Amino acid sequence: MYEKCDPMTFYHRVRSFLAGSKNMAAAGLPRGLFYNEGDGKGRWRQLQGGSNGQSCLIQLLDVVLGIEHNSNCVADQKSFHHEAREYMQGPHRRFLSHVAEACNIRELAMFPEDEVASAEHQRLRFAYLAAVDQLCEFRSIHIQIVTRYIILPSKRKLKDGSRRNLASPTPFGTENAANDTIIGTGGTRLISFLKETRDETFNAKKVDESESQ
Ligand code: HEM
Repeated sequence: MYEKCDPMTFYHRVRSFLAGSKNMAAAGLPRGLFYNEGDGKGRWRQLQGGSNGQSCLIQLLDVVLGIEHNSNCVADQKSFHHEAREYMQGPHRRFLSHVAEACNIRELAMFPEDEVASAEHQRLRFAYLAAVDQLCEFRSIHIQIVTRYIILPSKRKLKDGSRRNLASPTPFGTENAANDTIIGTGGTRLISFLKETRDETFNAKKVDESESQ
């Protein structure tokens, strides 16, 4: 990634092709895009842009490990991860629902039936915690990539003095905005969303009282 993909090239030349129409008021699309069906009929739609969050593979890891994600950009909207499933192929989406019903590794690993866990159970828990740690680590590295490929280039000018394209993540005229107002192509407040997603991953390692009863 770092060797072959220059952040300024990614940000200014590649990223605009990933832009969506959801939560894109800052880019001049307060209602999203109008899909014209002819004779003045049609409807406004707000759709996520491209994101690897729409990959069934990463969501599968969350589902298998019993990690729940509820974070999103706007209150009362579906969580990003649940909405992202609507952008997957039907069989992939159905596979995730099926695995969620069939598999409960977290419960098995974190809630021993006996007070004293067997050596076998301790090994299972250890392996489970290590897997969750790896997913946290993946998400921390991803935040570093996003900082390098979006946050930093969004603050630097091109040689012609411009800084904007359709996928520019801050409102026009506010290029120096705080990082937590920057919007991703998937429509999230990207840094706070990604940190929350990492925290939700970490939380799978904790058992609160309501769960242990
Ligand atoms: C230049 C490289 C990348 C950039 C700039 C980037 C940027 C982003 C952003 C901004 C989001 C938040 C959603 C939104 O768009 O609003 C996101 C989500 C996500 N990205 Fe990336 N990403 C990159 C590479 C990758 C790679 C290589 C992977 C996987 C191998 C990945 C996996 C994910 C996942 C799984 C999510 C959903 C949040 C989560 O579940 O942690 N991304 N990405």
